[in-house]
Amino acid sequence: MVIFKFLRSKLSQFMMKTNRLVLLRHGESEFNQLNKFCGWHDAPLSKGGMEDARKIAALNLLNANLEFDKVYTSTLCRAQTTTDIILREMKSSFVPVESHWRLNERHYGNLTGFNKRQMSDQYGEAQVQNWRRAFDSMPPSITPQNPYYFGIRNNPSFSDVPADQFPFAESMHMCSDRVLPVWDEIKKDMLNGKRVLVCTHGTVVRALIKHIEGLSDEAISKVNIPNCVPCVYEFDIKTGKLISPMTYLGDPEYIKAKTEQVASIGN
Ligand SMILES: O=C(O)[C@H](O)COP(=O)(O)O
Repeated sequence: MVIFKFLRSKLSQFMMKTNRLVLLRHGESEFNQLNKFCGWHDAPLSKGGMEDARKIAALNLLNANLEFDKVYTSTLCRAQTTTDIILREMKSSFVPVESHWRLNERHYGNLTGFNKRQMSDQYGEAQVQNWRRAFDSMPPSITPQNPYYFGIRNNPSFSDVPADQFPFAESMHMCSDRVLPVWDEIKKDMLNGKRVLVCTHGTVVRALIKHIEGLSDEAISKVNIPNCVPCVYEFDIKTGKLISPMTYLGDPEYIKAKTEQVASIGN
């Protein structure tokens, strides 16, 4: 079965003129559920997040007849567990998975661990939405007094991060810049005919969308990515150009409701 899938994938790589790329935000994490800023804190998936990885992400990928030759993910467990669940559901656990710290969520600095509603009661909605969505907005840097400071500094999953690049806070701009070297690898694989899934985080998916579509800083501030909804792009293999706009896989009503939930500050 595995050999058959391998040969079929090699044959289709050889014949293909266009290739699709799938971007995905991980399932709901325990911090998403509690409406807390998460960033580089390594929060696991909630029970609902695990279920959504099966019943929303994997199911929609299977219904669209998508298969993968390679998965890129981050070094955070919420993205890695989502990847594992999806590949298992798709009977594709043999697919190679490459994890990279550059695909980690944007570091939310000293907002990490705080409830988004409580922060907006304290600082005002406009400030919190500015921290969340303005391209160059920097949250305050994390300090050792933050309860998550040492857990983040000492997380062995970040051992590949060069000491001088380990962030204390990131704007979306900084996050986008550090994602781009991995985007070059992803794009190369995809234009060589590999069917790639990128299972990562809200800000990283937005950074990739901004880059792929050439969106302005203003336009990307209005883009919100629901958990576990696959975003599909199609590229011309010869020119490397995008040939169709991004499409979401899944029920449009569900996607609309979840997108609005992500955009709002929540309860
Ligand atoms: O790190 C987080 O808190 C979330 O993954 C992204 O949160 P945001 O939608 O507030 O940017």
